[in-house]
Amino acid sequence: MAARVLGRAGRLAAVVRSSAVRLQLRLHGSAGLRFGSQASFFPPLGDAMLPSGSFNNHVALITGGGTGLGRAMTATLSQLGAQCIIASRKLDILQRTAEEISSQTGNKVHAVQCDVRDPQAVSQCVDQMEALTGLPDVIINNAAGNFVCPSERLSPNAWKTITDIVLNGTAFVTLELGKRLIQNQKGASFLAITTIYAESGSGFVVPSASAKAGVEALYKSLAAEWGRYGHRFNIIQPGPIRTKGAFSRLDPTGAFEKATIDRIPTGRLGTPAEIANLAAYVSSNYASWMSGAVIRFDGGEYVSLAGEFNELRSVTPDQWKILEAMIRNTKGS
Ligand SMILES: CCCCC/C=C\C=C\C(=O)SCCNC(=O)CCNC(=O)[C@H](O)C(C)(C)COP(=O)(O)OP(=O)(O)OC[C@H]1O[C@@H](n2cnc3c(N)ncnc32)[C@H](O)[C@@H]1OP(=O)(O)O
Ligand SMILES: NC(=O)C1=CN([C@@H]2O[C@H](COP(=O)(O)OP(=O)(O)OC[C@H]3O[C@@H](n4cnc5c(N)ncnc54)[C@H](OP(=O)(O)O)[C@@H]3O)[C@@H](O)[C@H]2O)C=CC1
Repeated sequence: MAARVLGRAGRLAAVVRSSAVRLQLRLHGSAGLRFGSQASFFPPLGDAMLPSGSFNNHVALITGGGTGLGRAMTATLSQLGAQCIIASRKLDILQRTAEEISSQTGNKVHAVQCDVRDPQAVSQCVDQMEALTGLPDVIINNAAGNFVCPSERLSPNAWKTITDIVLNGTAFVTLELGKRLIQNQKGASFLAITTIYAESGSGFVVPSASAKAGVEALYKSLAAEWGRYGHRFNIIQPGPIRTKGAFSRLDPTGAFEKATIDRIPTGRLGTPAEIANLAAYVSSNYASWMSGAVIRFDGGEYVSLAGEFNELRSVTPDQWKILEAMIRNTKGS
């Protein structure tokens, strides 16, 4: 009897061992995780989410509003009634975007040239803005610079260029407007667009990660300090959303995009319209109790990257039977 049981256990152990080897080969040999078609569960909606007129009589400044996500946020705010000012270095692009959005929404979008790295240029931009629209109700710090690069290849000027745009630029815009708003006793919503790796850090984009982390500290600190002046400060951390500006500098070959989609639990990239809806909500009076918030908006990518055992998603039900038998077999050991 005992011999029969031992014999069966031995055969089971052998099966388990050989299957485990096959499983290990599959796990380590697999080129990447496959999520199948779950993206169909999570269709992106493109329409503006808030009621029309939500931003009537509101003025919004969007840095980097001529392209990519900034452009999408401008389009949504404008559609919802805001008078927008978009500011960045390339006036021709700003003007084209401003004309296109204004003609679609019927609400004026103003284009103002400004290099956010230069505090004097920022001050002049705010002068121009005051003359055009008055001080803003909504400020979205969206302008950024970035590229992938091994840190040992970064020159001091490369480091300075990225951190100047992202951290100093956000600080210059925020402090210049904050001071003037305080002087005029006018409340406002400030929103900073950072990224999921502001929290985790990331190799190969170290100046961006460091500067975005600084922006988050800046916004959380001011949320605590300037509530008394009627100012809210919030942060959105987007995951990957295809824009020419980001993908040309971070995924020049296109290889990263496929691997990224494979590891996003919702099975797809985000869309500019989706983040524009979130930014509009956070900047609106519907979110007037929201301050100091850090909102991760990434289809689940951050937690997918973080969890020690998440790779077990690729284990099949048959393989689970074997694994479970192996684990149960340890009873009493
Ligand atoms: C696919 C994954 C998606 C996930 C995305 C997650 C996060 C995304 C975060 C983002 O921020 S995306 C936004 C990206 N958009 C932009 O970067 C738009 C604006 N960018 C630019 O204008 C330029 O790319 C730049 C370089 C940031 C600024 O331009 P400019 O002021 O004209 O600088 P220079 O060309 O003079 O360069 C300054 C300095 O930097 C060195 N450098 C430039 N490119 C590289 C590179 N690829 N590798 C290494 N070093 C570089 C350059 O040589 C200069 O240094 P020197 O020492 O030579 O003077
Ligand atoms: N797309 C994505 O997957 C993700 C994007 N993000 C963040 O979203 C935001 C928008 O990025 P995205 O739309 O993808 O990329 P874009 O490159 O399209 O946007 C960056 C904008 O910043 C402006 N800008 C750059 N340097 C300066 C400067 N010195 N002064 C003023 N404006 C400047 C650019 O305009 P100009 O060249 O005219 O100056 C451009 O409009 C950024 O903060 C980025 O970090 C975060 C995570 C993911």
